Amino acid sequence: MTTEQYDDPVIPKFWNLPILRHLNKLQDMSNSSKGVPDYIKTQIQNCIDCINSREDYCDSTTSPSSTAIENMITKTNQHPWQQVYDRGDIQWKVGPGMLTGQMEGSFLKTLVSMANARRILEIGLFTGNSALAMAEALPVDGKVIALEISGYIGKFARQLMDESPHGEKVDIMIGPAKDNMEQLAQEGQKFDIVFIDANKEGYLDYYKIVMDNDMLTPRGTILIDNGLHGGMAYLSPEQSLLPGLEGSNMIITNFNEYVYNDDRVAQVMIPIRDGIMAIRRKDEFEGKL
Ligand SMILES: C[S@@+](CC[C@H](N)C(=O)[O-])C[C@H]1O[C@@H](n2cnc3c(N)ncnc32)[C@H](O)[C@@H]1O
Repeated sequence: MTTEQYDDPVIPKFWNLPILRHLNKLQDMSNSSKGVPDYIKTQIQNCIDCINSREDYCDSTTSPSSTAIENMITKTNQHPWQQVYDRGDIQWKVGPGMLTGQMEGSFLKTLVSMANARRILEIGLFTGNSALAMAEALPVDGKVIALEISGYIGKFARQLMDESPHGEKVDIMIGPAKDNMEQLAQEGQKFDIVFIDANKEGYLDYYKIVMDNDMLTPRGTILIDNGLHGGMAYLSPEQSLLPGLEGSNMIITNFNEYVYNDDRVAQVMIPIRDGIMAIRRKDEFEGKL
């Protein structure tokens, strides 16, 4: 998503659900049109409530985030990101909407513990929600290497990590992810999980670096965040109703297609939040190893 949206107060909590954007629009239209019967308005509200309640229920039945992650989310929410941008400390607008959140964070944590992962590569740290969630499920000698382009954000995240009991498992590398990944590949580093959650136009490069340099351990998994891209992966710009993203809607669609056609792998799109694609080596997926 473009960065403007993270600060936009009209973006609903579940911005990633296009059906909700359409229903909100329908509600506005019905409220501003003459003669729409109340039972139609009630039914539109029922639809909106059903969607919100489903998401809220999933959150409420998921284990709560740790105190350290709550602290991280609170401090991220309180930080004056607009001022930071206006001062020029960061070159693009960011905001709390970038955080993974409780349900996806818990899902990542579950995958880390299921895989008995020890080494994780995260591409796109922001203030560290997903990095810390995954670190919490690692053994004491486990590591998350987290890549972040912004020195300002990296420093902010480091402070939050240092306040957390599991933060020492997170190493932060500042700079363009591609450069740092190439360095890690040259060093022969391998990872049980690679979580890609940075600039969408970089996804294909990041995926290729991991696959072409054999950076996954045996039974390793690549996880792709925003695999549905707010609906743009499968809708036209007009249908997606996501303001500010016109013209960029094919980025993730093309990426998903590339992975689908890559004979080396098998994958599944999991419709949690904005979609997580889990990619495995095909031999392992089919039980041949
Ligand atoms: C969606 S946020 C990551 C959210 C984080 N994974 C979480 O769950 O809390 C994306 C982050 O990637 C960073 N980023 C964008 N382009 C990058 C690049 N080329 N290299 C490294 N990081 C980049 C942004 O500064 C931003 O902090």
